[in-house]
Amino acid sequence: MRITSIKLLSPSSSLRLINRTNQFRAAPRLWARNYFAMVSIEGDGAVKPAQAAPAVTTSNDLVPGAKRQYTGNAHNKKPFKKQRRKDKKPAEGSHDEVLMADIIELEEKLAAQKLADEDATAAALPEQGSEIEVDVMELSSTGEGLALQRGSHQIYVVPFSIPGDTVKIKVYRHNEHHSVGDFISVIKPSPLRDDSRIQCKYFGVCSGCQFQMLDYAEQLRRKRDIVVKAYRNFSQLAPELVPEILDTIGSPLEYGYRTKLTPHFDGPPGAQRRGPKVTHPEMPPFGFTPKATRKVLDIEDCPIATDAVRKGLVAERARLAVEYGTYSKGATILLRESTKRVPNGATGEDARTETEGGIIPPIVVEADTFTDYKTCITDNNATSTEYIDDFVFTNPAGSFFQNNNSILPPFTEYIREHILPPASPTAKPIRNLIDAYSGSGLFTITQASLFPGGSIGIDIAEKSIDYARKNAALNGLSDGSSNDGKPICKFIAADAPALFKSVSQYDPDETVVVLDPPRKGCDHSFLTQLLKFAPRRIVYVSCNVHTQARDVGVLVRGQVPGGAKKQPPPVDAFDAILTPAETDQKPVRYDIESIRGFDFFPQTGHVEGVAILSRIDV
Ligand SMILES: C[S@@+](CC[C@H](N)C(=O)[O-])C[C@H]1O[C@@H](n2cnc3c(N)ncnc32)[C@H](O)[C@@H]1O
Repeated sequence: MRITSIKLLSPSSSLRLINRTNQFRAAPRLWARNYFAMVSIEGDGAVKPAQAAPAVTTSNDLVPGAKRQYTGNAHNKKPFKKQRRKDKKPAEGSHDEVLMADIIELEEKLAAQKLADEDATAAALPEQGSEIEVDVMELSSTGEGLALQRGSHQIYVVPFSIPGDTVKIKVYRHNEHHSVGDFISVIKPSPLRDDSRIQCKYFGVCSGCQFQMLDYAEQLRRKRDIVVKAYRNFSQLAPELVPEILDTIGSPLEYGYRTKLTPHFDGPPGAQRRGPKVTHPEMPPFGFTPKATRKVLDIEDCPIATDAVRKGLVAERARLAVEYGTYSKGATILLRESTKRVPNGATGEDARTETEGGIIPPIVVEADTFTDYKTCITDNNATSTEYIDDFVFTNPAGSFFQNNNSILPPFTEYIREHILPPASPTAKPIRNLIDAYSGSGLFTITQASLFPGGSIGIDIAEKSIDYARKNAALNGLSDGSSNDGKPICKFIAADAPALFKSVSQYDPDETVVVLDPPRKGCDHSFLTQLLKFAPRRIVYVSCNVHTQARDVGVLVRGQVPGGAKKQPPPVDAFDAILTPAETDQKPVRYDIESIRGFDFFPQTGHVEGVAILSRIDV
């Protein structure tokens, strides 16, 4: 039995979950969906199964009394439940997990309203492929609309729609807990929608952007909401432990900002791995995977990309139009902007840039003291160069570097302003920086001048670390081998947890750690060692605010869930305090000083999060 409704029996009731072995424990809502039967506890502490509230259905085979039935079509009379896709347990921080959390929140809201709308669950679900009208209620943290068909409580996930829209959709799939529809058209626009803002002819089909119909200030407000929800749904912290989320800082460029695109094309039709070699009979679609199908959408232009990258796309299309017959497999093409900066008045080698870029003339950007020549690289192993204020960064063109150069000056300035704790007459001064997941040294290098004791970066990608060392030298920093008075930056190519073997000389009271892990966040081994090292301050940067919220929750509680063996984490700070720490060390916990988003990806549903944490010294 799985009951998907919650009813509070009295104002003093608390919600708790019970697992299959009847072991009583508190757990977050997402666990409730996947693993537990939900029960409620009356004020006297007696555990009883929750009364199922008929209006809160997400699956009509689960809730007694639910009336929803498959109406079917002439060819298929299977009961509807057999047509639902079973929800798999989504990966932590994945699109599906984030979406599910929002769906559950909306279900709970609808449950609260159900008394006013008793008939709503009786409606039959429409058959797949049918076209229906839905009203969009919310924007999910994945950038999709969450909508309802009038008279039903079934939630539809609809891309390219915003709250207040009534849209026509084609029902694509019914999942266990929600349905998915393809966007067809807007029937009644939301007051927030203005389609004249849309600058891309592929908007509504391409999966790259979700927000082009929204005013930019509204996009930033929505991104703040995403951060708020991330900490509410994934940090597992009591609300009073999370400060008010600050406003999202916008990107100086709202279009024309992406310095990297990777369009692709599929292999020739009929090509088999071990079969005879076949090639494309005509130029294949070359672009991105659209929202609704797996077939590549042919893309001629992408207005969120920089001018140099847009030119690169045109040039690669022209090349492919000639060379498509030579490809027997699909391929992804790199388009990466690279900048050559020539000081004004330079002569000789430095001035010869205008002819570089071969047949494609570079994009020329003139400033007071220099001119930038921007070209597009397509070779993964070539070196790309970009500037952040006066810092210069080189990278293997195919390796990670932030994709929106326009926001990097205000972003790195913000980090500089917040990386040190407020001055204190009693605390030791901060001297050292550890940059975990450093890539080619973005933070190590732009922050090095604040750390007289030295900075150390670590990244698993050896190539990025090679370039980080070169970048340190290019920016006038020392690798520590000579005592030349410059700030010292060292780099290690290794898995992040190995870092802690190399920093024994750093006094944690004098050290700040910057973390900028990949989307999946930090692993348990890293977080355990970080808590053991206990730096005075942590600056956590992430392109996935959901895994960031999860990891920040761990640092605030001072406890990594389950140690080596993964177990559900405690629900709130009080549980954490009551549960003994796993190490003999004095428990270390952090306070969240601030959290805010930066809009690295305008027009999309993505937001970069920056959380500043300070160690609680007791
Ligand atoms: C989001 S990028 C940040 C890079 C850098 N901070 C920047 O802004 O340019 C994440 C980085 O983590 C690195 N990485 C991924 N897994 C890692 C691991 N287990 N240990 C160390 N670095 C890792 C990747 O190579 C990548 O450079």
